[in-house]
Amino acid sequence: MSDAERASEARLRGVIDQHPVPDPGAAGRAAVEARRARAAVKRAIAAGQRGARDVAERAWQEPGSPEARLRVEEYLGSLRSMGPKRVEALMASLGIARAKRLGGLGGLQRERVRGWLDDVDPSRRPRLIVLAGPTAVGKGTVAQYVRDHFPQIRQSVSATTRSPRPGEIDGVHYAFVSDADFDRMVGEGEFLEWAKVHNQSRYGTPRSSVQAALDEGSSVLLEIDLQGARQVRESFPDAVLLFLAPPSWDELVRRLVGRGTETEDERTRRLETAKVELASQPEFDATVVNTDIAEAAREVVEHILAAEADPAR
Ligand SMILES: Nc1nc2c(ncn2[C@@H]2O[C@H](COP(=O)(O)OP(=O)(O)O)[C@@H](O)[C@H]2O)c(=O)[nH]1
Ligand SMILES: Nc1ncnc2c1ncn2[C@@H]1O[C@H](COP(=O)(O)OP(=O)(O)O)[C@@H](O)[C@H]1O
Repeated sequence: MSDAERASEARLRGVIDQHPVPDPGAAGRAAVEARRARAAVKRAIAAGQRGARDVAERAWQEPGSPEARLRVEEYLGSLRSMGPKRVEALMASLGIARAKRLGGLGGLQRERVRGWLDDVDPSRRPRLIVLAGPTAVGKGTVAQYVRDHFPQIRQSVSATTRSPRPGEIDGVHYAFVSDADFDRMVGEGEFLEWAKVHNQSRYGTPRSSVQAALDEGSSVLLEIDLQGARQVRESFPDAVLLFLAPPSWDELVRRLVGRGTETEDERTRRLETAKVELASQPEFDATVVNTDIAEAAREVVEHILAAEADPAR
């Protein structure tokens, strides 16, 4: 290679280094991933697993989310009974351009969309739902299934004075607080309800986050004990109380033992409470038998949807 050729090659390499070729695969993969996430949102709306209002509010809270990147046209088109003609007419009447994404709507357009949602479905209103039942019947398991598969139904994070179990995260499973903190929260009226459970630790539902979710139009599911359920009935007469029952007493005992989180003494105490709790079933609006987790969760959600659509209760 001559000097001139070497110099030319070095120059060329310099040019290449300054202009690295972008990895077309990475950009393409990200786009495919984003499209998949938007398609999943549309499918969830169409299947009734996510509410129209919840998707819009999420888009406006989280600008980078799949909800925010969803075109308004696609969003409206995934709602039941909204064909392309109706979508086009509605967008024109709301003053929204065809290419707009949900996250890109201005304040006025957001208010118009909210107003339209109120109009099309004025009878559907958010409800407070209580899921109670005896120890180890599977309340936590069913509530977790609902969280994973029906995210439009909110759940509140309770405060408790009990210590975290391995794997439990503060602020996710519970807000773990001291006795003094709990006393202060009770004193300041921060709880919608609270109770001492199994004669041991105190548990309470925070009033403010539940109210905020209801104000945003989402129903809220409370997984609480019988004493809490009774307090909710007193202060929210139109709350819906669901009782989760075991397929049999023997199966309840099996689940409690199988979970393996209690000592023998503690189990005996919980089973005593369980007898009292089982006897309270007639106080509830409906019973869901937890034989199969997914089936029980679906029944819980059906009760919630029916209650949202029933303005008379
Ligand atoms: N009243 C009331 N009970 C609660 C609350 N949070 C949880 N619980 C109940 O407290 C009980 C004990 O819960 P936990 O310590 O998680 O143990 P678990 O029995 O394994 O679910 C369960 O019956 C829950 O339903 C709350 O905010 N208020
Ligand atoms: N439908 C079900 N079939 C079999 N086991 C179940 C079912 N639901 C829950 N369980 C199991 O029963 C135990 C108690 O469930 P958990 O959700 O902790 O009850 P709770 O919150 O009512 O005290 C757990 O080990 C859980 O995995």
